[in-house]
Amino acid sequence: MNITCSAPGKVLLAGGYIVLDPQYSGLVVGLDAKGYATTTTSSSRQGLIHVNSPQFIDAEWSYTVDWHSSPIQVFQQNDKQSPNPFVQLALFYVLNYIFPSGKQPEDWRDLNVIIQVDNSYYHQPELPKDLHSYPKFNFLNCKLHEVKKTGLGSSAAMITSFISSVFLTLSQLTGKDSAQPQLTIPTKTIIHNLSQIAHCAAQGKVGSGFDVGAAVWGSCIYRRFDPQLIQHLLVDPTYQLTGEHFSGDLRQVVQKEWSPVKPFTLPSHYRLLMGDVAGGSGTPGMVKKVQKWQKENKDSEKLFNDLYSHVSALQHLFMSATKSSTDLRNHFQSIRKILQSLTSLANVDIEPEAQSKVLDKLEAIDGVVGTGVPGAGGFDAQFCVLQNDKHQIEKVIDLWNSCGVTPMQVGPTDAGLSVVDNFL
Ligand SMILES: Nc1ncnc2c1ncn2[C@@H]1O[C@H](COP(=O)(O)OP(=O)(O)O)[C@@H](O)[C@H]1O
Ligand SMILES: C[C@@](O)(CCOP(=O)(O)OP(=O)(O)O)CC(=O)O
Repeated sequence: MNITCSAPGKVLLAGGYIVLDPQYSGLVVGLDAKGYATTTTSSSRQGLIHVNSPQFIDAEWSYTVDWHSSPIQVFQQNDKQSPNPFVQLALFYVLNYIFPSGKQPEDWRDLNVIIQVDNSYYHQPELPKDLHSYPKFNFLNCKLHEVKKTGLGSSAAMITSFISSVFLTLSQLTGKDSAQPQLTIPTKTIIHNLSQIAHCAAQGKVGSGFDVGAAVWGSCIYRRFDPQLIQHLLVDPTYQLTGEHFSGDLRQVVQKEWSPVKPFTLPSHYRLLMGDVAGGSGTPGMVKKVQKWQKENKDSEKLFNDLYSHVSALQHLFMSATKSSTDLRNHFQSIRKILQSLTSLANVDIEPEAQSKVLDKLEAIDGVVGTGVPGAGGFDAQFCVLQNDKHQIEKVIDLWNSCGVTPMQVGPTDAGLSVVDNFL
């Protein structure tokens, strides 16, 4: 038996920083660059799980499950292999959720999981002369920590598709789900919640979680869940946790609906283009500086409320039947202005001048309704929303090419987490 699940990448078009506060929401677009995980059961029953990410050198991890401890622990077998806390914690949470009794079930089978992600997540090496295109999952000829990312949310897409394919496989193995594997809304909610907890524990921080939100629900209006909900469940990646009540507590929290998202669709007469700036930015450092400024400055509340008034107006306009491009343009421009002020007030490069110069030129192109630096901003990327018109799209691409911004091969998707049939 094998089950493959896929999860999309993300871009936070509007709502960076404010989305960390559950009183505000952000406009998140799911991207068709996906992470895939395929779980296969083997005939052995030793409590072993082998995980492999074949696009990288030395990216194989073997784990043993210790059924005797409470909660169940997952140990990496080979100390020489560098740990992958994201994978190890994903296994820890999903096993403790599915097997609260902590006993190796009768019908247990050892698992093999293969992780693969679409090429747009990483800067690709130059195409060899004898090839016209990259293989679907290009081998990157480097170690995982050496790869240059494009900022589409690889860890969230990876952890969500991984948890989903292991979850569905174990549910079938143990007879909890005997039919074809299906991602119903309640199942997706459980997988979403497990993925948020595992992702936060692995990152060692609680971000807004919009990337995991997009990985499960696709494009959406995202509101952060109450971080207090999961605080007691976050465990140290290397030590994990002991405590007899852990699995019960985990199940209780994971089965709740935390903060429902609203589905979002980019209307088909608009097109979203993404440009890669290849500079790189450190989101956690930028968030810390903005939060410090926020705490020290009373005016910050007004700025955040102002920002949200435009973010929420955009959300409503996109979803209303009578959207006007002029109104959309005005709100996108106001968001840029506010982020430019935040850049200088908090002294954080959210919309750096070099980015502003290109964005101003983009805005001057006919048919462009909105531009900006997505998410935390900085030097990672640019987005451009415009009328879905071939000539206008060409103008944007030409401008980016002339400014050293690489147009990315990604587009929006409403579909979130999915089971992929006939993948292998
Ligand atoms: N393709 C992958 N295969 C296996 N593990 C991965 C993969 N992508 C991400 N990870 C795990 O997630 C961690 C963080 O990934 P990274 O791409 O840096 O995160 P982010 O999406 O937050 O930028 C990696 O160090 C690794 O442990
Ligand atoms: C600042 C933020 O609101 C948005 C950051 O968005 P990015 O898309 O920049 O995120 P990374 O992929 O982690 O770099 C922080 C958050 O919401 O967690």
